Amino acid sequence: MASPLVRTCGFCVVKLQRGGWFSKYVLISTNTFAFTIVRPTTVSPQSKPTPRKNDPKQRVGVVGLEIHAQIHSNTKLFSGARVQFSAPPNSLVSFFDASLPGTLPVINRRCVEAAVMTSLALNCSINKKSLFDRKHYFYADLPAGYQITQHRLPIAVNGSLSYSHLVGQKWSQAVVKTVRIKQIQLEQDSGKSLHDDTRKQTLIDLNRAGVALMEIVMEPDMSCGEEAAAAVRELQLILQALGTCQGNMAEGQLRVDANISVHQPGDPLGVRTEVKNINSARFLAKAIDFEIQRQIDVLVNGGVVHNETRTFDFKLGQTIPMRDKESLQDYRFIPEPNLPPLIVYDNESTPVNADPQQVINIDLIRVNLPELPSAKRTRLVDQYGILPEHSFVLVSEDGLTEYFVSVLQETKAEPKKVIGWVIKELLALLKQYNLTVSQSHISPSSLAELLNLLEMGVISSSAAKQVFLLMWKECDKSPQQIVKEQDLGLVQNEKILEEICQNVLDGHLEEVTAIKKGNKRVLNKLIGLVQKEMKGRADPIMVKTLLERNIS
Ligand SMILES: Nc1ncnc2c1ncn2[C@@H]1O[C@H](COP(=O)(O)OP(=O)(O)OP(=O)(O)O)[C@@H](O)[C@H]1O
Ligand SMILES: [Mg+2]
Ligand SMILES: [Mg+2]
Repeated sequence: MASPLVRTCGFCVVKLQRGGWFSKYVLISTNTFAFTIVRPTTVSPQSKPTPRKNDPKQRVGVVGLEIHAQIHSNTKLFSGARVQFSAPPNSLVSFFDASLPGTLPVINRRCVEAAVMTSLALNCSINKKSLFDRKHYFYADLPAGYQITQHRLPIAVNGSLSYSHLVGQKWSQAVVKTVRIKQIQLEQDSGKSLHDDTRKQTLIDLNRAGVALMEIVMEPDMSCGEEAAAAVRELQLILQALGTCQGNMAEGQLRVDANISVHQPGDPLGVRTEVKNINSARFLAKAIDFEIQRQIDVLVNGGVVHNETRTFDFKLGQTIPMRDKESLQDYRFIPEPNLPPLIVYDNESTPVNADPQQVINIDLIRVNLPELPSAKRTRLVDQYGILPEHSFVLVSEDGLTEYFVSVLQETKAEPKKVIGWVIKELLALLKQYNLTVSQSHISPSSLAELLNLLEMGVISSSAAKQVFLLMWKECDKSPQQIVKEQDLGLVQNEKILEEICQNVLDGHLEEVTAIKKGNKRVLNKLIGLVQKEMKGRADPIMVKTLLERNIS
């Protein structure tokens, strides 16, 4: 629905209650598409002092993540308004999203299914009965003054997420770690505040208000930025495989709040700070590592860590204080009176005459879960004999596994050879031109055809690389056509090759002596020189035989 509501919903001046929970913003006026707000500064309350520890070297970081994943759905959680990124401001706002009196929430079945599916993929127990609560904030981008969330009884609890974490540079040093998931709750997203610092105004866009979120709350099981980034990347792949969230962090579909503290192992956990709304895995790792070090430095210098909300300034590479953290009771949680308990069923509990369109069956969702990234990697390694690290690359790039399998179906080349071409040659070009797999200039069939020419000995491997680059540039030409036009076919003419080999040997007497003394590796250099002369087209086996024969 277009924005007439926003135009007519005339918020009036709200009186300040000093020191109360309403004192964050003062609403002073509205205009057609935007509410104008002045932001008073707030004063941080002091947290309890943290006891000073003697040995700073022993302090370690503790990290717990809260992840907000936007559910991939056509419409919002409780209204029929459409969900679309970067639509004109306030063009996707229903009466309910603007919180007009008399409007009521109606839960979106697709969003509940997505939450159940995600919870099952993350090994959670599903609560067959869950509840909705109002969590009160006073922010301009939350017109109702509260968010509908699941505070008392969330839809799922007690799950886990396993991810691989590289300890050193090598894949052989990768370790599998598991982080516990405390709960998953369904909740509404807020609108967006757009700050105009020159005019000291904040403009409000309610398109995002009411979009469905899954808040995935992890236990504080991680200890550094790289671990947290690896866990988020794995979660992103799981959500994308399920189709429950598109997981584009840059577009805010996956937003991470990092809770960070430091302590000495064995001691109780330290006071946490919360770095809000980080929208890239790289910045998440940087923000966490910065914050751990900052807290250690504070404690070493005799200071105290305050329980505060911070933000990551990626330009400075630092976390900076944002606003003080409200304590739990300040949210004034109350049960949402306009929504009944959310009930989901399993095979046993589904009522006999229930209309399948009216009930959500957990068991049915479980049997239809797609293959998850970890299972896919194991299958790729087992089925095609590729290296585990290659399976990670295949699964991490959207559509790359399917591309690889399509090439295999049309070529005689071994999977181990094909994977090299897909990962080294194709992926390098995709990255260079900033393209996705589906935008590749070379189709799986064309690559298969090229690899068949290589297998049949029609071209050498270095000529194949030249053909590959030409295929990328001239997408309409087949590999065979390019080989013919550019005369890149394998040269096996003994007379021509013999002459070039002899010229190379005559010009490299030192190398010849070294080979005669037993240094066989120098032969590769001479083979390379012949190939250079031949533009990579010479039959490598013939070149090797001819060089060896002429040396001895
Ligand atoms: N001492 C600690 N150090 C690091 N992380 C912690 C610590 N204690 C709790 N956490 C993490 O903080 C997060 C708390 O999230 P939770 O949603 O329960 O509450 P909240 O942050 O108070 O509320 P909100 O949803 O409003 O942000 C969890 O991810 C948990 O793992
Ligand atoms: Mg939370
Ligand atoms: Mg939090």
